[in-house]
Amino acid sequence: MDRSGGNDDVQAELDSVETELELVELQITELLQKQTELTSRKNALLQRLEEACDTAQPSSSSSSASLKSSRADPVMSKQEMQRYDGAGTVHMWLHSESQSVCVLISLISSCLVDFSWSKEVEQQLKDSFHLSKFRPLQLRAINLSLSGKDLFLVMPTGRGKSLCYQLPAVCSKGFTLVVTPLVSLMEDQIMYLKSIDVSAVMLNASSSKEHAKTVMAGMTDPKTPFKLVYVTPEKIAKSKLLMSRLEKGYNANLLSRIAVDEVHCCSQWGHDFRPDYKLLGILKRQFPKVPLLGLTATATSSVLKDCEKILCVSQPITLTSSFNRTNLYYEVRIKDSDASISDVASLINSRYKDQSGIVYVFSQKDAESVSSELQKRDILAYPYHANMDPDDKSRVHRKWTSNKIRVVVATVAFGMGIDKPDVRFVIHHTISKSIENYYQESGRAGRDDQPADCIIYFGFSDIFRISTMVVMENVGQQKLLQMVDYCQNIDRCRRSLMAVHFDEVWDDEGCNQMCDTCRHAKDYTTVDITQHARQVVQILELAGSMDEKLTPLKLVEAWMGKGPAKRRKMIQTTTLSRLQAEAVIVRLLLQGYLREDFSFTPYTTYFYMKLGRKAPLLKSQTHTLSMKMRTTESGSAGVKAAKTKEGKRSGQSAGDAPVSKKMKTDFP
Ligand SMILES: Nc1ncnc2c1ncn2[C@@H]1O[C@H](COP(=O)(O)OP(=O)(O)OP(=O)(O)O)[C@@H](O)[C@H]1O
Repeated sequence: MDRSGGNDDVQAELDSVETELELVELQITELLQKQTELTSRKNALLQRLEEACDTAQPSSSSSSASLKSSRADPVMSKQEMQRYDGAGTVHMWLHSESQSVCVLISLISSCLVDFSWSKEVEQQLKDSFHLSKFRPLQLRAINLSLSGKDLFLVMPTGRGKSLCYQLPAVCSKGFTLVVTPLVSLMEDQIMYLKSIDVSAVMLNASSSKEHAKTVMAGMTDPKTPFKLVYVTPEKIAKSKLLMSRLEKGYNANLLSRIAVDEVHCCSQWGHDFRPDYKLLGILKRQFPKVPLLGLTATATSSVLKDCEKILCVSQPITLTSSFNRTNLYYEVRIKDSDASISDVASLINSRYKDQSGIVYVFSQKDAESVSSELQKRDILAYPYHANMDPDDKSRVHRKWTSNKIRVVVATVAFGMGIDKPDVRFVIHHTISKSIENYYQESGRAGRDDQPADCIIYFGFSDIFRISTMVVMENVGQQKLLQMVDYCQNIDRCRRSLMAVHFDEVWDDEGCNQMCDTCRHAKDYTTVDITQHARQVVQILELAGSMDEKLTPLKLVEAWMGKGPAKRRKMIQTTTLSRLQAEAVIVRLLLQGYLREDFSFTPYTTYFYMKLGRKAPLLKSQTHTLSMKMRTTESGSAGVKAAKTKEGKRSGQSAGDAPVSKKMKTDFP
């Protein structure tokens, strides 16, 4: 008997069984993923039903459609919470609703509490802040904070978070300590408070000794000469003198409140982690009786949980208003590196003629080159990035604020604290590195509640430029791929993709056709890309067998029939256009059929494409893969280059040139 031949057969069968088992395991993983998605959708729908039942009953909470609280509060029931909407809510209703709701209002007012401070709060709102009414959630947050509760407030950019600690500060004895990440933010706030006669001071690394001494003395003065003290987290971490003064102020009952602005900076899982924020737990440990208010525009529930631990607050109340800014129109355009500048320029010169806006770019070099390209096309555009002289930066900011400059071409250095109301467009020349970043940057548009556009140019090669930059960051890749998914996904409303990201229960109707996917739903068709995917996998398998690594650019080119003739003979080239081929590759990357592989040299980081863990699934003849694509004018399926009247494309891609480590990007 030929034993070795028999063993070979057994080995071959074992290999085949193992391959099949691997496929089954992958299918199980896919099904489990699907189960998780469906369960979360089911929970969202159940919550909507519950909310619908709640609103069918008399309720004292604000009826604003944009106000949703998706996080269950661990310590307070809904009814209890509504007590904090206070007298101001009734005031608001009386203004906005007709007489016919009077009966409802009297029902509501019976369960509202008039707090001992309510009159003063109303008075100060008008007299000091010159505002006529509260925006959604503001009064609730103010009442909760004045009741001594610890609070996290998640509210979209520009909706008025600052008032939620500034007004309580004015209505309380002593002073409020405000921790802010940037000196420029402090300066803006202090300038504003000065203009309305609210006394506020700041302490940071560049404060003079004299000034610091006066501020610290004021902290223990029973007549407290200021209502707000702004400090950087570094100051808390490094100045023992400050801590000792705060302690004295605390013992004299003068430290009335602690506000931590941009609270997401505490968490490494947030999009803007700052190491000094990690040390802020000392505040609650040393001053446990002082209510803390953490404010942010962008934090997922897991980031907030992390912040809770870092800041040593136990079970804070979380108030979340909807992330949804109804006046913003979201659009994604496919970027063609050659045509994109012309496209942006014609947009600004036509749709946004004489209007104010921001163009966000990837690097300092891009800020210079894009602004000079726009200037060549008669647009008053100036660059702004971290490497500029501080005086130049504030000149650009000032001129833009007073409409002497129409467009700022900026890196992310132009972000926090930008509070120009009439920004009509925020164009991203390059995608952001995460959805949180994008939300925050695009949120600079339309702060006056008037319509504004947020347009992002999505380029294949940009993915890999950013990828090599965030490779060192915790979850950097994961966040970038979520951003890429936001750009490529035309299955779902752009707002719903953001909502999922921010753990919000979302109803697609809420978009009101204010995104390109909802507006152009009929222009998309679902395409089977299984065969295309198999061709890509075949190319990578072949490259692997030849010990060759393929960058995304090389992969696209090989698939399109470029490269060595020998390889061309061994693979199936594609009939897809370049943009279609790129779209398929991005899809395969997002879905795990492909994965990224990095290689470091002293000067550059290279990004290569490898087979992902799902690639073996394509061996099965029953496995299929599809994606939604825009239909071309001819009606055939494909990615219609997001060509607009404003620009034409050449079908070229910038490729995946490695990113030099010296590239200055201003990414935090
Ligand atoms: N109740 C209100 N009525 C009208 N305007 C308001 C009200 N509350 C705040 N504002 C205005 O809204 C603008 C934005 O407020 P603020 O700077 O507090 O926003 P924010 O939520 O902190 O935004 P960001 O996250 O960008 O810092 C300010 O000009 C402020 O005066």
